[in-house]
Amino acid sequence: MITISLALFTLSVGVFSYYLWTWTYWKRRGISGPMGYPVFGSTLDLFDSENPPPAQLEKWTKQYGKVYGMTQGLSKTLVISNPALVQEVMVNQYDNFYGRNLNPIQGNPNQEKRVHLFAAQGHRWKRLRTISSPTFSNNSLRKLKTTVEDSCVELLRHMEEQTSGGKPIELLNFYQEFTLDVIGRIALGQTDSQMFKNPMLPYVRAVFGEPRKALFMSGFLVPWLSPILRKIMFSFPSILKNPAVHIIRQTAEAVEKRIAQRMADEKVGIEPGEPQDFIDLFLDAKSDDVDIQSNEEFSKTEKVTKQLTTDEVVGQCFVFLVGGFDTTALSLSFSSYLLATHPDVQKRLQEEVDRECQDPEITFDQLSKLKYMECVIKETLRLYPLAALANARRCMRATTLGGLEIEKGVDIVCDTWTIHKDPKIWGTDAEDFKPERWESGDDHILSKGSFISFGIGPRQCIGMRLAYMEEKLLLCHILRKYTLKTCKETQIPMKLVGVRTTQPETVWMSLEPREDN
Ligand code: HEM
Repeated sequence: MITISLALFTLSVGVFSYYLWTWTYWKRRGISGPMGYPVFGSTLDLFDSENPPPAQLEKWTKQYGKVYGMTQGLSKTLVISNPALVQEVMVNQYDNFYGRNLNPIQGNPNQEKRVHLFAAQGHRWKRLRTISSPTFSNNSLRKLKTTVEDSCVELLRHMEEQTSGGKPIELLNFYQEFTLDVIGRIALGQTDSQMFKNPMLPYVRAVFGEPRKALFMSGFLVPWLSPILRKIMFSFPSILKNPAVHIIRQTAEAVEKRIAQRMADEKVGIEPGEPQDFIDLFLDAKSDDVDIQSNEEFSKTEKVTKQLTTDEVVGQCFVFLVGGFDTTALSLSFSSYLLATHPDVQKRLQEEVDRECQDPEITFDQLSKLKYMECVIKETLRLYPLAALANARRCMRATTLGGLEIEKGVDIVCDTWTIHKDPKIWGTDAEDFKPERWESGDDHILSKGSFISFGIGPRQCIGMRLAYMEEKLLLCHILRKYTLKTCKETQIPMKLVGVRTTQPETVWMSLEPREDN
């Protein structure tokens, strides 16, 4: 008995010392930063939806400077807000920082069967990115435009109905209906619009809405428990409720249904037609191309075919659904708020839209003529880089960064908010909404690493051009018909909330029909 007690005591002291050793990691290296609490580090400060984590990082940057360290349980993070270092991590030293700073509860990216593009790393990522890239090419987007525009027209119909008699509407809600409709149709085989009756909506909303603190914190604090918790999550979803599990199941059903349909067609000799959506594109991505890669993570040289497994098809459709839903709806919401509170900008944008898009249907080529619209979207994303936390990497091979030694396993997080409002980069009016600052088309004179709303480097957002297309099309349709006006329900300034992405709590708006159109 005494021996067991002694062993347990020694083990506890050992474990606690290990946590303390990690907690003091940055201090021991002479790098300042928030200490938080022993064992927890700064974890508790970064899971508060009322104080979005990017805002907290920005506050710490003001306190500790442009490079500081923090811990979250057993994870060690360096926070940077110097564009040159961002460029170094995300581009120049990509080979040393090719992984993301995943929470262990998200699974092991080298072992998960359904690993997706956002989580994958090394040659698994390269293969998925190579296969997925054509899906977002100009050619492919040109084909998708008709579906996106159909959802725009459908949304306008709902807007007209629900604003009758001058009633204000909550725009974030409308935009989420829109982006889910688009992504459901282009990624998940949904055949017609499901707007305002889509059963998937509460689940995708919950993926970003609820912080699910305990689950995610456990990943930092007791990472070795994560594989067990994941097993429980997938095998008994009613015990550890995770909306992502429901979405993955629905996605898997859609993919399996399509595979069965295609096999049945093949049996009776029906020739495959044009791909209907991403599921078809991924299933068709069978090619004889074979990549031979060697990677230190996968000790031997491996032969990798370009064909995706069914699980991988499910993983990619899932990530496009989740990645494409929230981000674009938020960006549209922030743009609408800024347009309504800057009537001169809105007027100028309406003039451009009226000039360039006169026919009822807007063509793909017309979209590229909307230069001022592009400035408005970029400027919105500069002030509200809603997916700021995605700008992060994990060090996969020890290296140095700005003279600091970085060990394998250390995470690097960019403080996007500070960079995007740095007067040294943007001038003394950095806090102001001024789309004109993008007009000279000289983004390239900005120092590299200074505008990172979609990230930079090989892992830059793959959906960026789709997001631009969706936003341009929808804003065009709305602004031709309405002028966005604030109303008494509009929160000015917006209250920002959220843990994974940063969102306005509400965006109430009046849609005033345009008399001139
Ligand atoms: C305004 C809209 C969007 C914003 C602001 C945004 C932002 C971002 C950011 C910051 C990253 C990390 C980039 C990096 O690490 O360098 C990212 C990655 C990613 N985004 Fe987006 N995104 C948007 C729309 C979309 C859409 C529409 C999709 C898909 C349909 C999408 C899918 C992805 C994927 C799959 C990745 C991971 C790419 C990789 O690691 O190779 N995003 N996004």
